[in-house]
Amino acid sequence: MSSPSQQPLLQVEQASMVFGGLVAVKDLSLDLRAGEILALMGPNGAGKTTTFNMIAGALIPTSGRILFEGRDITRMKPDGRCRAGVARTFQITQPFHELSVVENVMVGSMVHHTSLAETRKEALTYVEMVGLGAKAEAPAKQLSTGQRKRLELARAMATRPRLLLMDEVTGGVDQKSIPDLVALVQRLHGEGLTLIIIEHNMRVISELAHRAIFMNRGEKIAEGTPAEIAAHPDVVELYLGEAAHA
Ligand SMILES: Nc1ncnc2c1ncn2[C@@H]1O[C@H](COP(=O)(O)OP(=O)(O)OP(=O)(O)O)[C@@H](O)[C@H]1O
Repeated sequence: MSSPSQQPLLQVEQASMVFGGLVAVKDLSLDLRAGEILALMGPNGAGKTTTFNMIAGALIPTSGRILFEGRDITRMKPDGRCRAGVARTFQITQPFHELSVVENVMVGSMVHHTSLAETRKEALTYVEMVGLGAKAEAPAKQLSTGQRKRLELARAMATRPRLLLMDEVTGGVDQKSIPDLVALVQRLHGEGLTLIIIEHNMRVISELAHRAIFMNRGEKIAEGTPAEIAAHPDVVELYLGEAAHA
């Protein structure tokens, strides 16, 4: 795992998101340094996806600020954030089923090209990067869950992000495919990517993340190394205990 720099890439300052009477995220602050991998953890409804939505621009926080490379992006639209270098993947993958794998990735690389041939050429490099080269011309609907997660990563990478928000890349994937996905994320990180991952698998978190934040009911209740988080009494009570009893 390469070391992160001290330079903050992302700063979330006292961000809150209120839906009607429900406080989904409350006064959340976090700093992310360039080169870091941060894990966001917490039980269902903790506010993890809402946090991603605020960072990626799908939601504008009710209060608080979001800075990317020191620039206030709190109210910037998702496409502006994408061009600025923020990309995301979704827990439930959403490919265009009838389009081929490479065509799906072209949707991402189009941001950077006017020529279709160039768009396709660059898209193919990301298809290869995620190990789907042999499936490049296959319709996305033919892919397995693990392959769809790879396609999702290729689509996001094609926008050339500096920050990738990755929602449960190992979720729903069979156990034996997880190590290869972890290795892929490590490779992308090795190429200079900064990541926030929503992840439940403690082993994956330990292998990937420099740091973890644990949320519950919209609030950050613990922050530290994966080992510190795994040993935190509130976390054990709320989460690991729950998983152990599942
Ligand atoms: N658009 C919305 N409108 C109303 N309530 C919402 C909306 N989005 C999320 N919520 C609520 O906000 C709270 C936090 O949800 P969020 O999806 O961020 O949690 P999460 O930690 O990602 O959970 P999960 O692990 O189940 O995905 C939940 O109570 C959820 O029902």
